[in-house]
Amino acid sequence: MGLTIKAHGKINLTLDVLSRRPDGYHDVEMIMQSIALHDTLRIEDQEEEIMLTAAGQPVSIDEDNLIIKAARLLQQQTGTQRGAKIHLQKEIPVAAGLAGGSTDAAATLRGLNELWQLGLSRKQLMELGVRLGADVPFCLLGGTAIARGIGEELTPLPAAPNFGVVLVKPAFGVSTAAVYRGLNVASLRQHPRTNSMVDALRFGQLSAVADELGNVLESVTLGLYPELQEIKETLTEVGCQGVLMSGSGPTIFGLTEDAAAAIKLARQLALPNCKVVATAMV
Ligand SMILES: C[C@](O)(CO)[C@H](O)COP(=O)(O)OP(=O)(O)OC[C@H]1O[C@@H](n2ccc(N)nc2=O)[C@H](O)[C@@H]1O
Ligand SMILES: Nc1ncnc2c1ncn2[C@@H]1O[C@H](COP(=O)(O)OP(=O)(O)OP(=O)(O)O)[C@@H](O)[C@H]1O
Repeated sequence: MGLTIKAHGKINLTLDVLSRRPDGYHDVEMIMQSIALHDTLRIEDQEEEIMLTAAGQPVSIDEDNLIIKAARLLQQQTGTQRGAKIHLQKEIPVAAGLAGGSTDAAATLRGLNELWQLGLSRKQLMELGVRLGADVPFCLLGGTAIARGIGEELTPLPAAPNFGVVLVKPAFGVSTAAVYRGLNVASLRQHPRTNSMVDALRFGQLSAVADELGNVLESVTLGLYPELQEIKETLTEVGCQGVLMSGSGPTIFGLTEDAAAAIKLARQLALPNCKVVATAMV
């Protein structure tokens, strides 16, 4: 018996950091948005052992892969004797700010809960998921949502318009931990307006959504990699309406009216050493 599951990536339409917590994590307030770009997991039931293979974008398939960590966590927590053979088709760029690892972890929790007939609720899966990564609970929920706490306190929002999204991922990846470490919360002068973005999404006008985009981690990652500013300018020049870094970066995204416009604009981009993907909000 087996299952095939889509694991969608995300972008952050807003990302605000409120304070540093004693454990080193940060309290955030952000609007998360699923995108059509996804990895695919094929999961087959077997006795005890967890096995992982992968194709597509290169990614480690060792014990540090979040798919294996998620499966082992579920085994430990439920005491099941079941195992799984998992194949990952990796399409989401790695260490990109698109929650690639978190979404694979979320898909593994969902898939194995079903395949092993564990009967855990989504809330229970989210409580386990946050132990694997702050973005995992959102990846279990999907759609559009406000995330608070370290990212695990979620308020779902009405479905947002299916704006097109052009993603530009430079050849390098960034460490999320290093970006948060590089942020001086007290020195932040501007914060994204979460409520205004919620209104803009409800109103559904791209120009209003574009005006409210904001990510306080941009200053850190753009400071480390000034070439990201050039990518932002290029995306604006070809006609993307709103342009922002996703998560801790380095992926820059630009919004368009729809997926067809994103495909058209992506074709015009001549950005050496970058991966360009046209997708959409879902
Ligand atoms: C940047 C975002 O992707 C925006 O959605 C998330 O805030 C990060 O989510 P993530 O990669 O799933 O985060 P984790 O894997 O849990 O954490 C990686 C590292 O980022 C830092 N981190 C993460 C989330 C958070 N609210 N505060 C933090 O300071 C911590 O140093 C942590 O060690
Ligand atoms: N299944 C996986 N897919 C991608 N990366 C994984 C996976 N499992 C573990 N990793 C590791 O996680 C690290 C972060 O990669 P990931 O693609 O999740 O970053 P990200 O998109 O920046 O995440 P986020 O947006 O949640 O901060 C990488 O160093 C990668 O090796």
